[in-house]
Amino acid sequence: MTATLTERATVLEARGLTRRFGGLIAVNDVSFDVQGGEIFGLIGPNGAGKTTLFNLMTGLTPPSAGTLTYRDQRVTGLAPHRVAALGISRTFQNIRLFRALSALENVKIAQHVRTGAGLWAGVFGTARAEEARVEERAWALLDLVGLADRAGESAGNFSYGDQRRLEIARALATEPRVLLLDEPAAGMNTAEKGQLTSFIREVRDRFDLTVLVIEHHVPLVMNLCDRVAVLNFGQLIAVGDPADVQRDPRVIEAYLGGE
Ligand SMILES: Nc1ncnc2c1ncn2[C@@H]1O[C@H](COP(=O)(O)OP(=O)(O)OP(=O)(O)O)[C@@H](O)[C@H]1O
Repeated sequence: MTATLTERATVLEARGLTRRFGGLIAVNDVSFDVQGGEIFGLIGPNGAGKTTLFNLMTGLTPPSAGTLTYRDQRVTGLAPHRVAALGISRTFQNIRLFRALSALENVKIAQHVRTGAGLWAGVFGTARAEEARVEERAWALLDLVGLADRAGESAGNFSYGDQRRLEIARALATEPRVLLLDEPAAGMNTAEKGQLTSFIREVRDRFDLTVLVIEHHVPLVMNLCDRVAVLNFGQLIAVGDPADVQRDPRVIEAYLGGE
């Protein structure tokens, strides 16, 4: 992977991304590049601005200043569904599944972002051929995340770990090129965390994705990520190889001083 990384093109370019909430600067002049195929980690103490940065990157929160481009297309300024249609998909720190719907229905609805059939078509069904394709793909995605045998169960009944995996299946249903995972290990037990690294890599390889991941669980970040960026009080204080970043005095200070 590392050998090919240098040959890969930059797919995401963040330039001067800034977001103010009143007097607070949650994200402060953040610039970085992400290469195609990379697994790029985003870490930092609580309140450092990680989720706000993901929100800026996915159209949920407009930036106060700065731009994000994806393969030379401007992302900032687009509504979330337009960002998803460009091929940038995400999961949420606070899981956002349709809890009363089945796992299969959750994945099927998400696919209609991509097919352009709209939410109502997602709920009530579209032309039969398209519906068959959607159904087949939903099953394949549930199989990939290990939930095919529970496809008919309500999402709300699932354990945290299973809900996170279902969220990943749902994000993949939009056929993304870039996947943003907001704390995928949160609420997972030790065994599930152990499997997560190989699972994310498998997903990256199978779908030829670029992956950005916010994660508090440091061993997971260090094992998983090709590069890591560190935010502290909204500012990017380090970007690079996980081992180098972990040794960076500014990073050590941010964690020791912040917690
Ligand atoms: N909508 C909002 N209105 C006002 N302040 C906000 C809003 N969203 C985030 N903030 C503030 O911006 C700062 C960064 O928050 P953010 O959630 O992005 O941090 P984080 O690094 O994701 O934190 P955590 O690791 O705890 O999830 C915090 O001080 C937070 O209170």
